[in-house]
Amino acid sequence: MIVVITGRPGVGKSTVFNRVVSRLKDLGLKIYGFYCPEVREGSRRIGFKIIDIHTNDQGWLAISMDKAIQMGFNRYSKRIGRYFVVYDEAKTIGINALRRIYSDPNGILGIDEIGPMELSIDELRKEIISAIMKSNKAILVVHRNLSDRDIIDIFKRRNALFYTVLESNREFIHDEIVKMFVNISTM
Ligand SMILES: Nc1ncnc2c1ncn2[C@@H]1O[C@H](COP(=O)(O)OP(=O)(O)OP(=O)(O)O)[C@@H](O)[C@H]1O
Repeated sequence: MIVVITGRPGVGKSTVFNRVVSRLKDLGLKIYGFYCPEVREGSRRIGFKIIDIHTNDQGWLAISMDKAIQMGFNRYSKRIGRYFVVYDEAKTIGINALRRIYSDPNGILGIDEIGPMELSIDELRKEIISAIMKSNKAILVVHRNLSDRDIIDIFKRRNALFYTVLESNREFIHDEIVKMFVNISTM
């Protein structure tokens, strides 16, 4: 079962993802993958981290251009909007986090999010695709404008269940998703 969470920017997708992951962990289920929270300095967003859900290992996914210059950062490469992607760091954390799923057939793959920054790292993109293809259960947050044909095709082949987060359902949509994972995990 593949669950895909989508919705407009800022509507609460990550909040839903975090609620589901935390409830499933409380119930004793294992989640493997990564999430990418924004990092703020005051009101300014200076970048995004990439964090391994299972181990909490973390590194930079991307750093804003002004912050990168200020930090003398030299590990960044591609530019996405006003951010530099921190290629090697994000690749290592992301790939290691995803590969953990292969050692636990009952594990649930969790990724927040599959977006332009994550997909700009070619090796990480490939690992995301194999992890989705090989895992029995997954909860994935995707950018509303996801256009990656390979990923869209896997969603179609695996009959992914799409949940669109809206202001009107964001307080309870996680309950429904948790119930589905619990049902298939106890079958
Ligand atoms: N159920 C909710 N009720 C009230 N505020 C919420 C709710 N869910 C999220 N928010 C607030 O909305 C903001 C964005 O939430 P969140 O990061 O979960 O959204 P997102 O859709 O993942 O955003 P992005 O598109 O930037 O990844 C946060 O400040 C969060 O506290």
